[in-house]
Amino acid sequence: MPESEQYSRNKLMDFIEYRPLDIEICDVTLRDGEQTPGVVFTKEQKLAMATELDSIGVEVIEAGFPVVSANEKETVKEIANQGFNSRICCLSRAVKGDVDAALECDVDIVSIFIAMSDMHLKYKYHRSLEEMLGCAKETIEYATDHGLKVRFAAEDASRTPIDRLKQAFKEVEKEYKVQYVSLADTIGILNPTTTHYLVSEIFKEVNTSICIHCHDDLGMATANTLAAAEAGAKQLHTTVNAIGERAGNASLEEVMVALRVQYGIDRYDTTKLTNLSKMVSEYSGITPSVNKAVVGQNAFTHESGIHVAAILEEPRTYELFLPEMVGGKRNLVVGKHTGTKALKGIINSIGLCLEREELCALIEKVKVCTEEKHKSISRDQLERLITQVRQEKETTEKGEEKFSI
Ligand SMILES: CC(=O)SCCNC(=O)CCNC(=O)[C@H](O)C(C)(C)COP(=O)(O)OP(=O)(O)OC[C@H]1O[C@@H](n2cnc3c(N)ncnc32)[C@H](O)[C@@H]1OP(=O)(O)O
Ligand SMILES: O=C(O)CCC(=O)C(=O)O
Repeated sequence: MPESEQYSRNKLMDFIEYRPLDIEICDVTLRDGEQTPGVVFTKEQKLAMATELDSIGVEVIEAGFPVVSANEKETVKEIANQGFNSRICCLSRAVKGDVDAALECDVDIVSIFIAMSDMHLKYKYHRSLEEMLGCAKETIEYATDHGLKVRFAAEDASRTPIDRLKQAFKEVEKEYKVQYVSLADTIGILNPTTTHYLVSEIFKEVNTSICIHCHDDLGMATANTLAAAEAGAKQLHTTVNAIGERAGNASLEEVMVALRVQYGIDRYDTTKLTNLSKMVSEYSGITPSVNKAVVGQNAFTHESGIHVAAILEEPRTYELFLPEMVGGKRNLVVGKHTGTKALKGIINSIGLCLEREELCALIEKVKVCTEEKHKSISRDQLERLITQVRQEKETTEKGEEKFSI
């Protein structure tokens, strides 16, 4: 099937003014994703996930925070030495020891972060803005002098005065060669409008590529990430299954599919997303909710009669994109909301055929059964109900014959 027929393009985008997207993805599953309480990935698991991310075409993989442990450092180093097309990045505080750990790992990029919000300066660092910015500059200089590419990340940027961010970014880009400046919505306070405003303001004054790192505390991380891209952000941070601190991060699968459907960016191999999601569920012990976009169990599951009847003719009537596009599978369920056309289609698909009258009797039974049991019907139950309908039909027919003799 031609690629353009795998999804419905959002044609309303043609009426919207936005900056043409010039983006790359930095997936942070191995770092922020692992900060999900209770999650610990093994080296082998991180290598397997990085291999998948690389094969999907993710441009940057944030492999970890080397100073966290000896094993973490070893893992980041091993990932950095795999020869992936993806560039490998790691996290570092504004502390020389953290940069030394990054240097030992052979990463391409080190992300040096400080928070500059009053909240973090007062309660976390107990230090002034000048002191923290001084530490950041010293650390950036140390990293660049040692040949590392640098991302200067503003943690809690969404609660930092914009003028303070502009000033800090401008000073840093004037004094050192940094590859990126990063805006983190650390506590997930932004919405798409304010994200767009924040990124646009920084974009106007700063020449360095901008990264956006969104958290999902208000369920807006994906939307905010896309709003940032429309405002000029280059690097979009994501995690698989949206795992990460608290409510998690912007979801890789949502951002990637939205990039295709809304903006026509189709260079990523989205067919691997479902497998990657399963891998991350297994390794993290966290299964996405059934109604999670793209990879949830219900993302391509349909029960309602009107929907299924149309889907049997053309799936795009009720699917924004086909399951094949993300390596998923369609699932048609028989339940309380099933209609005759749907039931006939489902029964035919399992190689059975019922007459109209039998179908009507079956649908009655399906409705009674699902309302009694408060759940849909399994394949075995359906076959049992079909047998019952047939037996009842035979009995009636025999009765009618007797009566007529
Ligand atoms: C928004 C984010 O996601 S930030 C990343 C969060 N990730 C993690 O915390 C990873 C797991 N953390 C750890 O394993 C540990 O906390 C470590 C190894 C990083 C540090 O451990 P410790 O040395 O025991 O320090 P501890 O965690 O108690 O405190 C953090 C210290 O780092 C300092 N710090 C925090 N962020 C920064 C920063 N960006 N730049 C410089 N110093 C920082 C704090 O002020 C504090 O300093 P203090 O000890 O002088 O008070
Ligand atoms: O901006 C970044 O690159 C990282 C910061 C981060 O993880 C956060 O603030 O949540």
